[in-house]
This record gives sequence, C-alpha cells and structure tokens, in this order.
Amino acid sequence: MDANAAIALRGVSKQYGAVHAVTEVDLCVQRGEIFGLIGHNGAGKSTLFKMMLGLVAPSSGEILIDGKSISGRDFRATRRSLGYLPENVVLYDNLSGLETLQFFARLKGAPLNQCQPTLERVGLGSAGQRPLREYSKGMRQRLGFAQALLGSPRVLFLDEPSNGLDPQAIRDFYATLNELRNTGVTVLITSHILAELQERVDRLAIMSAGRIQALGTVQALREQQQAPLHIELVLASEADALVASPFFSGVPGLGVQTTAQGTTHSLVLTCPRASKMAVLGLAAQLGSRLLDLKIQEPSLEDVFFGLGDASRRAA
Ligand SMILES: Nc1ncnc2c1ncn2[C@@H]1O[C@H](COP(=O)(O)OP(=O)(O)OP(=O)(O)O)[C@@H](O)[C@H]1O
Repeated sequence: MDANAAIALRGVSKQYGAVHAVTEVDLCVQRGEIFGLIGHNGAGKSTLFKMMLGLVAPSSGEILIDGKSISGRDFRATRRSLGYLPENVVLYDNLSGLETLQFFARLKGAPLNQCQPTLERVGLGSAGQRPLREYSKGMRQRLGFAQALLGSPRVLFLDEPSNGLDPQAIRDFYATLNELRNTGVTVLITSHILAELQERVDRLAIMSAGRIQALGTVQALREQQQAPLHIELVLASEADALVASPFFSGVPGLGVQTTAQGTTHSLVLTCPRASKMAVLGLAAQLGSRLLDLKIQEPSLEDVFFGLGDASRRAA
C-alpha cells in the first residue's frame, strides 16, 4: 500500500445487509492524477466514493487519503482538504447562488471571500444574485461544482459532474480540472458518458458488481483486452472485387466489410492488434488503388462492452 499516494485502498468492502455493494477493492491514485471510475448502475461507484470521503464506513479494508486513515483521529483535518460533488446535490431554491456558496463555505470552514471568485470560475459570476429557482439544470450543476471547489481541496470527488452540462460547459469544466491537476490536485470522477472520459482521464477503473474488473490507461485497457482496431481503406476501384479476391485471406482473424458512398468504396477491416502491421504491409501493395487509410483505435465503450456481460449488469 503506497502511503505517499493521494488515495490508497486495500481490501475495501461494503455490505448493506445481504447486498455486497463493494468487494475487496485495491486501488492507488497518485497525486495530480485525473482518475475515472466507470461501471453499470449499481456497480458500487458512489459507495466507493462515500467510503473514501469518510461518509460511509467500510465493512472491511483500509483507506488512506493523503497518507491518513479515514478511521483515524486526524481525518477530520484531512476531510477539509477534500471536495465532493454528489450525484444529486441538494440546493435551496430560495437562496441565491452566492448565498448558497456562502452557506457551504461556512459548513466547510472555507473563507467567505472565495465565494464570488469561485462563482466566476464556473461561469456563474453574473448569476450570483439570482435565486436558484431561476437556475437551469446546467447552472445548478455548475453551482454544485463550485461548492466542491470551496476551500481549495487537494482531492476532488466528482460523481457524474457533467450531468446536464452543454458541450461548451463540458469543455470549460475539463479545462478547470486540467488547471487544478497542474497544481497537484487529484481528481476522481465518475461518468456514464464514456466518450467524454476517454480523452480526459489519466487512468481509469472499470467496476462491475462491486469489484474492479480492469484498471489502467485507456490504451493499456485496449491492449489488455486485445480490443480489435478498425482500419478503413478508401479505394479507387470497387472494393467488392478485392473482398472476393484472396488479398487479405492470409491475415488471421480479420473481419472485412465493404461500404460505398457515392463513387467512393471502402473496405473496413476489423483487425486484431497483432495483425496490424501485416494489414498495413498488404495495404501498401495496393499502390495507387489506395486513396486513403484511416486507423481507428477501439473506443472506451468498445473496451467496456468487451469485458462481457458483467460490465453491463444493472443492479
Ligand atoms: N444505503 C444503502 N442501503 C442499501 N443498499 C445500498 C445503499 N446504497 C447503495 N446500495 C446498493 O449498493 C449497490 C451499489 O450502489 P452504488 O450507488 O454504489 O452504485 P453506483 O455504481 O454508484 O450506481 P449508479 O451508476 O446507478 O449511480 C447497489 O446494489 C445499491 O442498491
């Protein structure tokens, strides 16, 4: 167990009666990492978050945040350096955005003069005086993010933070996370929008039925799973003839599909990683018949579904 890590878990489990919400989780998140946690509904992500925050006691196992045990006496001080955006943040409609942040700042012991700059940081600078009943869903979510940022946390736990955000707001949100990461802040984030996480996390864990099924960078997970690549060959002449010919038949495990759009014909090859160079070598032999070549890595969604039924199981 790495006591220098921002977050270290060993053998962490949580049972609610007969329900095994989290089972034997080992995890280590380094300082300054943006770490994603994905999994089906009921996989145990929120429970894991709540245990790391000290809000729910583990049934067994050990959790260190910044080297401090969450069950230790000095965890109260560590807790002040944590920020949490819950999946459903409860807000009071009659308070303004600024009053809401001031309320959370008092609870957290954060300086009140951080509230207005934090509102500005999440793009709500001019909406601070308006009551929350006038806020849109996305504005509420930004305000939830703002309260998580109060007190300049060293570790941020964000449970589905981009819910209800428009594309520009999602960009702004991740730009803020990158700025925070550059100052050494550690970010744990859950999302069901895998395409959004794919380019934005340093590493991630895939949870299923309370357990971590896979862990690593997106690229490492692709390789672990041996998820196939898609290689598209755009051809000058009709592709069908090429499929009929034994051109690619020597490459093991290759799936071949033809597509046609107007006068352009393409071959889409589903290619095992190990056969990539063999396919590229053959493609080079097509000479001027090959107009273009596109290689598409499997998406995080492909990796997720590649884990089989377990990754899709709902509670
Ligand atoms: N307070 C509780 N009492 C009993 N069971 C609970 C409690 N909280 C969670 N569970 C159960 O623990 C399991 C994990 O739930 P959890 O909320 O951690 O999943 P999740 O991965 O966050 O799901 P989602 O993606 O739907 O938010 C589920 O079976 C859930 O019903």
